[in-house]
Amino acid sequence: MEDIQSQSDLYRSSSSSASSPTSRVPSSHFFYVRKPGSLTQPISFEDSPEWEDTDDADVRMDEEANIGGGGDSINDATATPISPSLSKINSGSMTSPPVVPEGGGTVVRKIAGASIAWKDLTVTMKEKRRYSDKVVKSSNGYALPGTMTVIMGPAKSGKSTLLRALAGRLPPSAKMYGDVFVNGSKSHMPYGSYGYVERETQLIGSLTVREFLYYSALLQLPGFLCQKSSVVEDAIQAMSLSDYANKLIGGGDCYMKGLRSGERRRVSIARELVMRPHILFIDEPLYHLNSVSTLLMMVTLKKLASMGCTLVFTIYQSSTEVFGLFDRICLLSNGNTLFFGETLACLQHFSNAGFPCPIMQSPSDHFLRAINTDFDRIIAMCKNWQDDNGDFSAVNMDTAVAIRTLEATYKSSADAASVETMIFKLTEREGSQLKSKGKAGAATRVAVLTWRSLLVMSREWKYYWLRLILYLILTLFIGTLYSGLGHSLSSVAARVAAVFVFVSFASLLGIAGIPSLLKEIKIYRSEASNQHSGAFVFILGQFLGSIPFLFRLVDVLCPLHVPIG
Ligand SMILES: Nc1ncnc2c1ncn2[C@@H]1O[C@H](COP(=O)(O)OP(=O)(O)OP(=O)(O)O)[C@@H](O)[C@H]1O
Repeated sequence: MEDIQSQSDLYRSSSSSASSPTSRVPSSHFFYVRKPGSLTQPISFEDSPEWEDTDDADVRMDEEANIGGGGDSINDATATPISPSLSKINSGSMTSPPVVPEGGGTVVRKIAGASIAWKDLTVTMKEKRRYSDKVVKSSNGYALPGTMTVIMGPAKSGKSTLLRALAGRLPPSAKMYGDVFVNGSKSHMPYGSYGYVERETQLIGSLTVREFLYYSALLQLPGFLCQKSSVVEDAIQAMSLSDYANKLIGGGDCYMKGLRSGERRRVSIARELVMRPHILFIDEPLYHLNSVSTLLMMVTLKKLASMGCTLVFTIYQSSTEVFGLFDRICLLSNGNTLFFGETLACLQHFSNAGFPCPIMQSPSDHFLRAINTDFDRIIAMCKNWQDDNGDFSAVNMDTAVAIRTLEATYKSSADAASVETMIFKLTEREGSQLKSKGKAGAATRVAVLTWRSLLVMSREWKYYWLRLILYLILTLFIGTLYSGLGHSLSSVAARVAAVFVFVSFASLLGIAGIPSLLKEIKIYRSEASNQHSGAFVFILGQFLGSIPFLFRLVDVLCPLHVPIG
C-alpha cells in the first residue's frame, strides 16, 4: 500500500512539474525515475499458471534486472521492459521471473499473469445491414503481467470495443481484423483463464457477499465444495471486501439496504476473481463511483496487479492521483490510437505535439480536453467570451487539429516504434498456452441453482407473504362488492376465490416483471460464460427451485413490488 501511495505521489510531483511553463517538457529525472512497484520487465508465466495459495510463491523479481532495464531517454523509459531476458518471456523457460520494484526488495507474486499483445487491430460493426466505419483502427499495444494498462478516451471513441476485441467478446455483428496474441500465441483464451467485468453487472441482493461469491464459484469451477472456500476468501481479500463479506449485497429489486456502489463494483470484480484469472478485463471499473470509492477501487486493483495479474481496463477520466497508478495508457479518439505507452511518457508526447499540460490541470483532464470533439461547441462559446474578457487561451484549441497533430506525432514517434519492437519481442516465440481450469458439471450447476433459488426465496419470504396479504385484501374487496346484492355467502366465497386466481395469473403475465427474470438470466450467463448447456441448466435450476414456492413465480413476473422500509 505504501508503494502505491509513493507511486501516486511521485506521479503528482512529476505531472505538476511538467505543468510549469519552463519545464513543460519535464526534465529527464521525472521520466527516468522508475515508479515504485512498477515493473521494468514482465513476469514470465509458469507452464501451468495458477494462483498460488501460499505466501512463498516462487514468482519473484530480481532487482538487477530492473536496474538494467532503465534507459537513457524517454523512449527507453517507455520501452524499459525490453531487456536481454525479454525473449524468454513467452518461452516459459523463466520459472523465477527476474523483475523487481523500484526501491529494492523482493516482491512476492501470487498470480501468474499472461502477456497480451495486439497488432493492427481493427474492428467494424454491422449497422442496418452494412458495416460501419472502423470503430477501432489499426491499434497496436500490449499488456504485461503485474501491470495496469488503461484504455482511455472520450465517449464513443472505441474503448469498450477494443477491450471486448482483446477479450474475444465482440458481438456477432462485429468484424475484427488484425491479431491478438496471448503469451505470444494467437490461440483463444480458454474458459476460466481470463475474467471480463461488464460495465453494469447484476448481483443478487438477498445474498451476502460471501454467499454470492461462493455460489458463483460452485457454478463456475469444477471440484469439491471445500476447495471453493479458499478461492472465495482469496477473492474477498483481493478486492478488500473482508469488512463486507457477511453483509447483504442488497439494492436492486430486493428492497434491502446493502452495499454502496463502490463495494458492489468490487463484488462484481471479485466474482471474476474466483476463477483465478491470469488476465482481467474490466469495462469502466470507476463507473458511477465517487472520488473516495474511485481511489479505493484503483488502489485495490493496483494491489491485485502487483500480485502478478495482468489488468486491462477502460476508463473515461481520472484524477491525477489515480492516473499516477496506471502503468500504461492507450489513448483513443474516434478509434485512432493517439498514444500507447507509459503514462508519464504520455505527458511528454502531448508536450512534443505542442499541447503541454497547463499548470494545475489533471493530465487525464488535459488529454481529454485536447481530444474530445464535444468541446468544440464550448470552444465556440468561449471564443465569444474571449472577445469580451481577453485571452482565454487555455481552451482556445481546435480539437480536430489537436487530434490530427497528436496522431501524426505519435505515428512518427519513437514511442510508436518501441511499441512495435515490444510486440515483436512478445510474439516472436510462443509461450506456454493458458489452460482451461475445467467447468462445474451440469448436475452440480442444476443443484446449485436450485439451492440458491430456494435460499433467495426464503430470504425474501416476508415479501411474498405481504404480497399474498395484499392479494387477499384486494380479492375480498372485489368479491364482497356483490354481497349486498342478495347473493349467498357461498357464491361470494367462490367469487373471492375466482378473483384471487385471476389476479394471481394476471400478475404472472405482468410485463413489468420480465426485467427481473432477465436479470437472473444475465447473472447466470456471466457466471456460466462459454458454457453451452447454460440455458437448459438455468431453466431446470429455476424450475426445480420454484416448485416449493409457487409464489416465487409471482415474484419474478409480478409488476407489483411492495417497498419495505
Ligand atoms: N454492438 C454494437 N453495434 C453497433 N455499433 C456499436 C456496437 N457497440 C459499439 N458500437 C459503436 O462503436 C462506437 C464505439 O463504441 P464503444 O462503446 O466502443 O465506445 P466507448 O469509447 O466505450 O464509449 P462509451 O464510453 O461512451 O461507452 C460507437 O459509435 C458505438 O455506437
